[in-house]
Amino acid sequence: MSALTRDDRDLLLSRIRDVADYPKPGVMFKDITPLLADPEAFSALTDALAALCEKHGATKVVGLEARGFILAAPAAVRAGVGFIPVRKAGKLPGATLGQAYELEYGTAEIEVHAEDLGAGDRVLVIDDVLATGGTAEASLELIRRAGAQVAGVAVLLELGFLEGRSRLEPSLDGAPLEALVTV
Ligand SMILES: O=P(O)(O)OC[C@H]1O[C@H](OP(=O)(O)OP(=O)(O)O)[C@H](O)[C@@H]1O
Ligand SMILES: Nc1ncnc2[nH]cnc12
Repeated sequence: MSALTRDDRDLLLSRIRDVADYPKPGVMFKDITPLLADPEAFSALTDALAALCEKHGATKVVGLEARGFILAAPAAVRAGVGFIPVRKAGKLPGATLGQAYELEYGTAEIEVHAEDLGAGDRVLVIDDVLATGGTAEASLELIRRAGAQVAGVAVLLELGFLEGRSRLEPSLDGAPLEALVTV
């Protein structure tokens, strides 16, 4: 497991495709499917995320549905820690904690199984994109309400112009926000 080299970062960036006006006019959608289809890039990404788990002493990884699952699950396995899914409302069968939030292009609600997180857990949240920061902010609220500690947030791509970092700052409460690539 290792951090990203400059070449790795360039590789990741080159595998993220811009799709204009999706899912609505004015949005530049960042499509990670070309990256997922490239085993070299996906492996470098998984290594880098697993290294962040170790760096920040995470004992669990939370992945945010749906694209966050794809990145978080292999990183958790590689780091040797548990993977906890935070799902869109109505998908988890057990007793849940829920949190509503706003997206760049709509509103949503996420949930986690209450029994999956608790005191003693140190949680790294992993997602593909940080846009407005609403999803990550809601996930931090859930983690704290479950009684767990936030180790940090790690994203593949930060959309700097949407200023999600400043929105997230108060909820981070000193925990790190790690973006592998920022545009
Ligand atoms: O910083 P924010 O403004 O909250 O936006 C970022 C979130 O938006 C996307 O998820 P989306 O809800 O579109 O779901 P998906 O992963 O299921 O496609 C993305 O995967 C992040 O989770
Ligand atoms: N512009 C964007 N591209 C990809 N995922 C997103 N999630 C929120 N905004 C996004």
